[in-house]
Amino acid sequence: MKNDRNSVSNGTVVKSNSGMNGHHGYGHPMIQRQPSRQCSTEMYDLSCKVMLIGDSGVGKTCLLVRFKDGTFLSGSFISTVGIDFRNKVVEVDGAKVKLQIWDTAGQERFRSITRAYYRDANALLLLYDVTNKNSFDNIRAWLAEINEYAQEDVVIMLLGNKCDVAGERQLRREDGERLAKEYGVAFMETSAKTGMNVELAFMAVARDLKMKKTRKPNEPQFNVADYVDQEKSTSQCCSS
Ligand SMILES: Nc1nc2c(ncn2[C@@H]2O[C@H](COP(=O)(O)OP(=O)(O)OP(=O)(O)O)[C@@H](O)[C@H]2O)c(=O)[nH]1
Repeated sequence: MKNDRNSVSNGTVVKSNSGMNGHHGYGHPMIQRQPSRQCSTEMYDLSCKVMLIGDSGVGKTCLLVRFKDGTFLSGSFISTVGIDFRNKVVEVDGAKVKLQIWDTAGQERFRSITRAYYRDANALLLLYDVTNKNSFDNIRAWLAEINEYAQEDVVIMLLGNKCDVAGERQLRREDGERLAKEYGVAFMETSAKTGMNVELAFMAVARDLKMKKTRKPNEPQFNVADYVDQEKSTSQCCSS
């Protein structure tokens, strides 16, 4: 929920606290097999919870809106208050996967609220802003938080957002790649403004979940970092 501006809560425009403290009836949205369940008007086979985290202003809400609605939230920046979510059902190899995407407030004062949600997350998209070195320097602290509060097998993806802003870039793509390699997590640069790699980030998470659920014992494990490396776009927008 954004303070003082139309929020994106669950596809409706709200200005209330409806997104706070899990009052949407999604108490423990762990991975579940849910044949023939319905999400709004869409049926789905699997459900997973994806959290967007990172410093205030890195573009978490914009990334979510880009993925969900295919649009870019421009205009003055107003920080998210607390936590909010939206659902999107995507198809992976014929299976319908419901992504329940939680958009968290990056501001320090909301950390205790967002921390409480880590343990239920199946995937964490950790964002920094390529035009803001401070947001990149704080990634180690975010990873320490993840280590402390999230599930051991949580899928982590590091995203260097705002890669469309060539002139004000403070970080090269290699900086993100190096850090991601150090921590053994998937990495790509994204732009909520142009849509660059946004769909891929969420689809990689959906694929990982689906593979975990359907993998036979003798089949190799799906590696989300390798998958992202093969699939990601490194076109002009994201060159450093
Ligand atoms: N150029 C550019 N601007 C972006 C991009 N993503 C977000 N922005 C801008 O960055 C500002 C912050 O975006 P938000 O999505 O509200 O940031 P947030 O991470 O949700 O911030 P908090 O709610 O405070 O945690 C807004 O002015 C956006 O228009 C992007 O990919 N490119």
